[in-house]
Amino acid sequence: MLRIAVPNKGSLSETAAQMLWEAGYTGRRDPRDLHTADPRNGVEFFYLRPRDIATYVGSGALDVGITGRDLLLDSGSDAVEIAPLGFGDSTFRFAGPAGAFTDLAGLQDVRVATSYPGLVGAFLAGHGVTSTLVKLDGAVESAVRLGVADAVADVVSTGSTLRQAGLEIFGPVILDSEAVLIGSGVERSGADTLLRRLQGVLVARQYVLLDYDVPVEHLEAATAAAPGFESPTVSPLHDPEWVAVRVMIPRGDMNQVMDELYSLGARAILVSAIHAARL
Ligand SMILES: Nc1ncnc2c1ncn2[C@@H]1O[C@H](COP(=O)(O)OP(=O)(O)OP(=O)(O)O)[C@@H](O)[C@H]1O
Ligand SMILES: O=P(O)(O)OC[C@H]1O[C@H](OP(=O)(O)OP(=O)(O)O)[C@H](O)[C@@H]1O
Ligand SMILES: [Mg+2]
Repeated sequence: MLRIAVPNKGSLSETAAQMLWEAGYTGRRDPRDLHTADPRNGVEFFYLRPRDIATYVGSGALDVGITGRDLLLDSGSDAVEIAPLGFGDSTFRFAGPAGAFTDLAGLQDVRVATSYPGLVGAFLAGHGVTSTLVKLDGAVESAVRLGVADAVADVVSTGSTLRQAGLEIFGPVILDSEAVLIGSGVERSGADTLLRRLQGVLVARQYVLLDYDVPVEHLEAATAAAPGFESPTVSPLHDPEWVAVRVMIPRGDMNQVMDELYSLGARAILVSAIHAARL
C-alpha cells in the first residue's frame, strides 16, 4: 500500500481532499479521522498537519504527501518536490511599517517575526543579511504593532491582512508557493499512478471540451484558432458542406476562442467540463 500524507486542516486540506476524490480515491468520512485505508486503490491516507508532512515523508515514514512548497522548504527535511498541484497559491514576502524599509539591507540587525524561520533564515543568510528571527505561531502581522518585531515575513495571498495591520511589502519575493506533491526521493510503487491521476484532475480543471459545427470551407481557419492537443476530431454531418469538430482548449481561452470561431462561421458552439483525463 502506498502511504500518503494529506493535510488534516488549514488552507490546503479541503482542496487536497477534493482533488484526491476527483482522482478516484476514497478519503475520510469524518473530519476527525487520522487514518483511512483505500484498499481498492492500494493506498492509505494519513491526515497530518501540513507543516509536519515534509518531516514524515522526508524520514521515509510515509511515501508521498501533499503540502505547501513553503512548508517543505521551511521544514529542512530531505523530502523533495515531485510536482506542483495547481492550488494553494501564495507568495512569501517581507513587510514593514509604511516607508520604514525599502530593501533587504534594511533588515540587517533588526527583528523579523515569522512562522517560517527555516525558510526566512536561509533566504536572509543567502543574501548576506543577519537579522534576529522572532518565531511566532501565527497572526504574525500583529508583531510590529505590538512591538515584538520591526518587520515580518509571512504568507501573502490577497494582502488584506497586511493592509489591516498597516504594513507594506518590501524587498524581493522570498518564494512563490503552491501545493505540491512531495516524496522521499526513493521510487515507491504506485506513486507514479497517483501522480498521473492528480495530473488528470489538473487537466480536467484547466481544460474544457469544445464542440462546434463549421462549414467545410472554414475548417482550416477554425482548427488553426483551436488546434487542440494532437489534432481536432472532425466528424461528417448530414449536410456535406458542414462538419462537426471536437477539441480540448484551455478553460481561460474559452470565450475568446468561441468569439473567434463564431466570427469564422462556426455555429452550435458548445463547451462542456472534463471530469477526468489522462493525456
Ligand atoms: N491565504 C492563505 N493563508 C495561509 N496559507 C495559505 C493561504 N493560501 C495558501 N496558503 C498555503 O497554505 C499552507 C499553510 O497551510 P496551514 O494549514 O499550515 O496554515 P493555515 O491555512 O494558515 O492554517 P492555520 O494557520 O489555521 O493552521 C502554506 O503552504 C501556504 O502557502
Ligand atoms: O494575504 P491574505 O489574503 O490576507 O492572507 C494571508 C494571511 O492568511 C494567513 O493567516 P491565517 O488566517 O491562516 O492566520 P494565522 O496567521 O494565524 O495562520 C497568513 O498567515 C497571512 O496572515
Ligand atoms: Mg495560518
